Amino acid sequence: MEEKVFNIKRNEYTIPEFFKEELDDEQLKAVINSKGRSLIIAGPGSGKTRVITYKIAYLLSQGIRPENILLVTFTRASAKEMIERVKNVTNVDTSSLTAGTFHHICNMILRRYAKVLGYDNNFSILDSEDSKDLMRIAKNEYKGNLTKEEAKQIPNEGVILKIVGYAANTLKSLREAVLDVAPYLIDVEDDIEKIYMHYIDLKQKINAMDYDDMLVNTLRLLETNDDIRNHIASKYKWVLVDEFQDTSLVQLRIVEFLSSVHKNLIVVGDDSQSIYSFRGSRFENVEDFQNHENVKLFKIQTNYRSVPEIVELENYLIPTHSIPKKLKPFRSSFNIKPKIVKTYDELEQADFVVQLIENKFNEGISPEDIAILYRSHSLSMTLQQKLDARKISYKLLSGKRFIETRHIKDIMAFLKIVANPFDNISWSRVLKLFPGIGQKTMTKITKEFYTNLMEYTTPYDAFENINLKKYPKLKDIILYLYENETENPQDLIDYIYLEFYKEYLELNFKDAYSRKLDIERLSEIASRYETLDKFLEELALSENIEIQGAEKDRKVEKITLTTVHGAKGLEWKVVIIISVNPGDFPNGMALKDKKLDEEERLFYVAVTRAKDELYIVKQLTGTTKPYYGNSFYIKQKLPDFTDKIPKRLVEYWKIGYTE
Ligand SMILES: Nc1ncnc2c1ncn2[C@@H]1O[C@H](COP(=O)(O)OP(=O)(O)OP(=O)(O)O)[C@@H](O)[C@H]1O
Repeated sequence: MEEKVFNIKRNEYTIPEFFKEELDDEQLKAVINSKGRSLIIAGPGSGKTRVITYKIAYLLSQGIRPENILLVTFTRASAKEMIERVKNVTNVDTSSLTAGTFHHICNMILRRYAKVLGYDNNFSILDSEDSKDLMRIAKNEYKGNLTKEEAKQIPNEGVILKIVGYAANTLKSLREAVLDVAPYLIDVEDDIEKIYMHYIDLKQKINAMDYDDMLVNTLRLLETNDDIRNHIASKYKWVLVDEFQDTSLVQLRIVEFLSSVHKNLIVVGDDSQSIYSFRGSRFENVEDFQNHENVKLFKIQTNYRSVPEIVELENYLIPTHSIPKKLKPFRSSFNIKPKIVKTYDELEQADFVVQLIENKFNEGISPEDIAILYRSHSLSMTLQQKLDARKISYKLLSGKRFIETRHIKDIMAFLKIVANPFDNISWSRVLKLFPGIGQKTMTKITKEFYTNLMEYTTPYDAFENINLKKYPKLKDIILYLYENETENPQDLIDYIYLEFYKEYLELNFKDAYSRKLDIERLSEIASRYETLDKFLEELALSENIEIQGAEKDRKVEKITLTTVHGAKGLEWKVVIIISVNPGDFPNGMALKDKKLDEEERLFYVAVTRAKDELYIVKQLTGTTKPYYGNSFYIKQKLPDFTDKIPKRLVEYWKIGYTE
């Protein structure tokens, strides 16, 4: 391949000529002039990925070495994609560049320095299901000390996790978090705090961190250890952050520390697309970042994604509290206006959408180019039934993560007790798979095992010395695993599956076949890792997009159904947004909590996913005009997003009723 960008050896630090062909003026300025503390505000479809890619290419062209660059992205897939693109553009080996999500970067730091914080470096990572299990244990043990009446007031583990996760990410006190997330629980705040303390204890006992701990602990490490912070930060001459609008306060502080020596912190994002406040993302990060002294601001506003008719409409939907921007369309017109479609009720809405999709298929549009977006999952149920009835295949983007499905978690639990014999949650999962073992026996076995562990040097010996005459299979399997713990993870999975789990699946699951395929897929993924620790670590930090379950019919082309949150960063030729009714979208609960801003941003994200055709579908009988027993009702007049759209920009369709 020709030497594309520059000649480092000859010390020629000029702007590569072809940059000017690949980037528009605003993009080029951002790429070349961003330094120090810089904020690049990128409108939807304006080429954020391209700007980051070329920024890195530019830095390399200026003699910066890949290992001195840190790139933080929202998903690992996008980190990989960007690094690959940089490599293609520059022809430079980018393997020493650090790139990944916040959790990956924190994991990398913590594996080296966890001891400083009182953990072993081989700590395990609790995924969200594990955290739930552990929080349930903490909650139930605490509830044991309460009266029946008191116990009734305690929320479930999911709610508690939501509150403490929010507190961790926003660096707020638990009290503030309760007030923000679930003010109705303020009377039991004290109990929540005690349960949380107990949860922290349980985690430490098993040497584990949950996802929030990884962030908070990294911050603590950097904040309280000057030497370590300086050592890490001196490596990163440039720190780049993508999707900055969805970072939390903890994350902002982490990248500020990581760039504290060389002070080059370039953040890219769109304040109008900040949609994760419920898990601690802080819209205000953009504003705070901008208010800092000597910050450089860049705007990139040409939209390469959508036809001019859609871009024009987007300009009217820019959320109220946004940095001022005006999107300019790049593409030429098809002369098709976006549609606002009024239907009578949910059933007629579903009929309309199915008909529309069939028409699009007839026009030759591929299913992969069509998406249906909605504010929350429940709004898609009727439509799913209709699609099933018409045999239209669809994929749901926001389902359970592959690694959180029951069968995958079962297999992983075996591996986790090999990697960390103190992992109580995984022990309970494993033991309960064996016939005849209930809560009592399980506690007895683990208790004995832990006592033995004090006495014997290896987990193998500790397990060997438990009396398990009644459960010979269990004994064989666990002993085999401890004996072969250094084998590669694939061999261990295959062993567990063939010796035990295959039969378990056949006996217990109607859909054993597709679950078996998933386990084969897990085994295939495991073959890429040499050690068990590395495999477990990578899997806990992986995202849904990277690991798809092994569906039988993966080859069938499908339309996409997703919540707007799941559609972040994606695009389709035809986008249909359903149930844009006051109370549904914008969501009534969010409005009650005075979160109209975020609803506006969500709607903006939804609309800006469309490349060629956009349909905004509403019902006469939405949530606020209850139908079929839907009882949610708010007295105030709720805002209707379609009111913001000038009539001349859209075509109105009325389906199935007359006013
Ligand atoms: N200078 C350019 N010339 C031509 N096409 C471009 C240019 N910059 C970006 N594009 C194209 O525009 C499209 C949108 O870019 P990208 O997906 O990076 O958008 P984005 O800024 O991440 O959008 P969003 O925030 O809405 O998800 C891509 O197909 C990209 O190749």
